[in-house]
Formats: sequence, structure tokens, C-alpha cells
Amino acid sequence: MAEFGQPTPDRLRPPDGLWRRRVASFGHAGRGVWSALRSEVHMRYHAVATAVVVGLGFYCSISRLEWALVALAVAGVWTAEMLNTAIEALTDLASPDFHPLAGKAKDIAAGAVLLAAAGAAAVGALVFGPHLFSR
Ligand SMILES: Nc1ncnc2c1ncn2[C@@H]1O[C@H](COP(=O)(O)OP(=O)(O)OP(=O)(O)O)[C@@H](O)[C@H]1O
Repeated sequence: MAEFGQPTPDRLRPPDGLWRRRVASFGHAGRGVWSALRSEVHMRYHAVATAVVVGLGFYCSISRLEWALVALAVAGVWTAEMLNTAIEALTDLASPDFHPLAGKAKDIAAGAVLLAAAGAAAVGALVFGPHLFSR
């Protein structure tokens, strides 16, 4: 990471050309997903849960609309977890010492993950329940 007051490292300088910049942006986003996967144990739980859900989807031969609901639910949880991770990192950077606002920011970000996970659990129960229990 670039230090405060240090010149921008070459690898962080935007490349010339629109397409190269777009490709570089995808690279940064991919690095973000990889970095979160490596540092956050919760992200690895989500990866395992996603693999189980996809396997269950094929096992139950769910419909296209059901796949769409499951994909939205899974993406919602991953998105909430990654935003939570980003907010935690920024909070630790901005407020390494105890501060009520830092605690509030982290609690609210964690609450977003909880709500996304609760929604995903509801989608999972509604989509897979009938397939699994009406056999
Ligand atoms: N700088 C701070 N000031 C005040 N309260 C904080 C601060 N840092 C953390 N907390 C409190 O401690 C809780 C846990 O924070 P922590 O950074 O350990 O996240 P976590 O819930 O353990 O997430 P993870 O497991 O992803 O690291 C926060 O939700 C917040 O209530």
C-alpha cells in the first residue's frame, strides 16, 4: 500500500488508453476479492456455502427463476461481507484507538452482513425447501 506522502508506486499509476484503464480496474477489483478471501475467514465460509448451494441447485434441478433468486441472494451476502471488510479496514486506519463512532460504523457494517445472510437463508429455505421435502 502507498504510504502517506510517498510518491504513487508505478503499478498504481493508471495506464494510458481507455481499454487498458478498464482492464486495470477489473484487475484491482479482482485483487480486492482475492485479498478479502485470503484475509477474512468469513469470506471462506461464504465460498464454501456458495459451492454447497450451487451443488444443491444442480441436484434439485431448480428453475431459471430460482437460479436467479439464489444468485441474487449469494451476491448480496458476498457484497455485504466485502463492504463490511472494507469499512473495517478504513475504520482501523482512521480510528486505531477506541472511538464510539468507529464502533458504530463497524456494528452497522456487521449488521448489513447479518441482514443479507438472513435474506439469503429465507431465499434458500423457500427455493430448496419444496424441492427437498416434497420428494
Ligand atoms: N476503534 C474502535 N472503537 C470502538 N469500538 C470498536 C473499535 N474497533 C472495534 N470496535 C467494536 O468491536 C467490535 C468488533 O470489532 P472487530 O474489528 O474485531 O470486528 P469483528 O466483528 O471481529 O469482525 P471480523 O471478525 O470480520 O474481524 C465492533 O463491531 C465494535 O463494536
